[in-house]
Amino acid sequence: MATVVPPVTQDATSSKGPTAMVFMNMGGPSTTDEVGDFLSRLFADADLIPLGRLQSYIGPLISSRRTPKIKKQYAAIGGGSPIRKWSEYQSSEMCKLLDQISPETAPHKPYVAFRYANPLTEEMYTNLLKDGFGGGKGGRAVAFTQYPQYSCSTTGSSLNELWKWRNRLEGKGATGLDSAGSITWSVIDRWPVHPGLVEAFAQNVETQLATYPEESRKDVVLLFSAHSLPMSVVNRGDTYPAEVGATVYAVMQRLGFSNPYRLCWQSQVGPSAWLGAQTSDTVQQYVKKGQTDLILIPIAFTSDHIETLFELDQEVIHEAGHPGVKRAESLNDSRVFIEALADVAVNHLRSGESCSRQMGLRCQGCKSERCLEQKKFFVSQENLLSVR
Ligand SMILES: C=CC1=C(C)c2cc3[nH]c(cc4nc(cc5[nH]c(cc1n2)c(C)c5CCC(=O)O)C(CCC(=O)O)=C4C)c(C)c3C=C
Ligand code: FES
Ligand SMILES: [Fe+2]
Repeated sequence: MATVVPPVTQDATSSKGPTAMVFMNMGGPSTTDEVGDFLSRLFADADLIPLGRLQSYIGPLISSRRTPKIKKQYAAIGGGSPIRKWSEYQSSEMCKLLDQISPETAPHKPYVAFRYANPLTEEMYTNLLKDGFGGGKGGRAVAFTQYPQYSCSTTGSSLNELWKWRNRLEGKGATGLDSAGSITWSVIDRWPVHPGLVEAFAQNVETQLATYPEESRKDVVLLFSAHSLPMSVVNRGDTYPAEVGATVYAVMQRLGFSNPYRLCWQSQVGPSAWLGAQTSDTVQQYVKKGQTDLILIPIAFTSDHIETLFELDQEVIHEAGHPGVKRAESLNDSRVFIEALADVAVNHLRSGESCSRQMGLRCQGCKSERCLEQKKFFVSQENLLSVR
């Protein structure tokens, strides 16, 4: 007698999926033709560059003046930013892993939402609704920031944008449903010292260290470099400088403090005061002091972008004019990094938290209604935390 093998089906009662995993980042122009739009969105963002009531006049002026110079930089790194390619790769690889290690929330569907380039938050949200999330049917989505260290100018701005589109596409006025059946959001808002992230950075540093002769290897200076912040943002109480410092310290701990190191800050724009010391000055000053073995380590971004491929490789390292000045590879397709992303995600999915405790506390100098309302929304998805 033939035995009948039942088909393998997912037990609907044991799975809380599908789960949308939304990678949030700033994005970059994929081609030089997109540079103008990218910069005009960037200079229109009052969470990044507050220009007051004149934002809609001054923003376009600055961005159009800046476009030719920045176009040349993107042309010099191959004609566009690789951020989209890496974000799509990292998010889909992470979701494949999550399906294995978290079957209870499977299937996991990857989405990318950029703040200033395609795919924009609006496009991502529309796709979510098209794919059957929300729209009266509910469903769960996780906003996973790809900035490991939180800043109100980066992750905060992406969350403000997500909250805005959520209200437009799923708010009371949009659906008439008073948010019943809309998407339940939770947020991974920071992960600066996750052991997998630290391991991925440390391995790339070790790979670069191994290229120096053994006898002088311990004297190579490790120069961690992060995108700087205007001092006005630092003094408002932004948590980014402390969180970047925490990542650096954790990587050094993992390396057993094998080398001397410093943290410096790159890519400042415009005439206002920014957090220093600047990366370019730091390299010049050390080279002048005779310290010509230096490894630059981009520590606040998880893939290559114009600031590694152009500013560090083609400006800072090129101008140093010494073969001992090198750069650690960005995380890009590092398997250890993909596994770290999956681990950050699974810890979040199992925690039942809507966001970290830090999200409920605004910067001491924050006067933004947008920040207040956005935080109230994400915190309220759990009904446990309050916003101050
Ligand atoms: C963690 C990373 C970043 C922080 C913090 C950050 C803050 C910040 N940036 C500006 C202004 C500009 N940033 C620009 C480009 C840019 N910024 C980051 C990352 C952070 N910015 C990246 C990765 C990129 C490049 C994207 C790519 O395509 O590779 C630009 C545009 C380029 C230019 O005109 O020079 C501007 C402008 C401010 C004001 C700010 C903090 C308030
Ligand atoms: S600026 Fe930091 S919470 Fe508003
Ligand atoms: Fe920036």
